Amino acid sequence: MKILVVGAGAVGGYFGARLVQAGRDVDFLVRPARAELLRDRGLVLRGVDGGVEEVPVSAVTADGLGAGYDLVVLAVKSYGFEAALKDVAPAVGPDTVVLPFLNGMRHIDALVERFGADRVYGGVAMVMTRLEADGAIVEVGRMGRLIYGPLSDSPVAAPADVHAALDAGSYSATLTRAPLQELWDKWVFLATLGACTCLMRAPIGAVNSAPGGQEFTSGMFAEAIAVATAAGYPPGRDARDRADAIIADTTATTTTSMYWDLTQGNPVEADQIVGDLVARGRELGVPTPLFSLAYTALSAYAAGRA
Ligand SMILES: NC(=O)C1=CN([C@@H]2O[C@H](COP(=O)(O)OP(=O)(O)OC[C@H]3O[C@@H](n4cnc5c(N)ncnc54)[C@H](OP(=O)(O)O)[C@@H]3O)[C@@H](O)[C@H]2O)C=CC1
Ligand SMILES: CC(C)(CO)C(=O)C(=O)O
Repeated sequence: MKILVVGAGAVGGYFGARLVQAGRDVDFLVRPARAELLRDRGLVLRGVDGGVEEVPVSAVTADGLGAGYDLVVLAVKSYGFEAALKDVAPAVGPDTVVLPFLNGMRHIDALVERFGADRVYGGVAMVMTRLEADGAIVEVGRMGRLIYGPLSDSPVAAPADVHAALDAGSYSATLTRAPLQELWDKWVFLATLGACTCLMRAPIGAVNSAPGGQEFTSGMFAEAIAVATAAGYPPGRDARDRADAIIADTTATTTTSMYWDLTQGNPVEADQIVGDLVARGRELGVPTPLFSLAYTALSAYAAGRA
């Protein structure tokens, strides 16, 4: 399978490099500044144990992008999604699978509308990586997992073939029949963790050990779970156990990519990760006062940087 990874950042760069190392045929669609860095040094990965890897990669920019890809992996931030969709258009043929790894859900509707459900897979990435100012991708915690599956019963490419391409051996790769449930489970988890840590400006263990902290985290999970349930995707036992474990943890230094962006002064994915949950709650008649507060805070931050 010929693979195009769109965005060589924390997620696309990390998993894309692993695919290259496993011998897959991978190009990266990047913007000019990133292309120059990649041509100079390749993808630079700094591991959680301090080890550095330089992985030579093939980088293309939008003006030189052609057809012929079997699988397009989207790994851009939500605020870059619309532009990336335009840039990637020449690479998506009638039999090309489009697999996004963005957090949240809104991009799924946009992809189905643009390409039709048969070409779209749902994808969840679990990884703790950050794109640093020097272009290196730094692993800040051990967690490498991809979960993906077709959205329709008649996908343009056999799930087994997509799985064979993505199962690079160096991270956990799971083919699922229920990608939308996986996306909702991840959203409940990530939106809660992201909103709690961003609003409180602290890792989740510090939030939970502050006065009223566990009640706050628990209240946020309850809101997210209520929205997911009303939307028809109630979290299963594993997802609920994971939520309970997070609420109980008073020592974890875990944060999220949104917290990283906030504390670095970068744009944040507030609309996609938090605002969309509030909007869906409103449509479904589920009150989300804590998420609404977080959304106001994150929107004020975004307005302050504009
Ligand atoms: N980081 C993490 O730990 C995790 C993140 N996620 C989710 O994955 C998604 C991607 O996040 P992440 O990898 O962290 O983001 P990053 O900002 O690290 O990387 C995104 C990359 O996309 C590139 N990009 C944006 N637009 C285009 C375009 N039109 N063409 C080519 N490249 C483009 C950016 O390029 P440039 O360098 O030129 O700006 C950047 O390098 C988000 O939705 C995030 O929530 C999911 C799981 C974990
Ligand atoms: C779940 C987590 C924290 C790592 O995959 C994440 O998705 C993020 O930081 O955006």
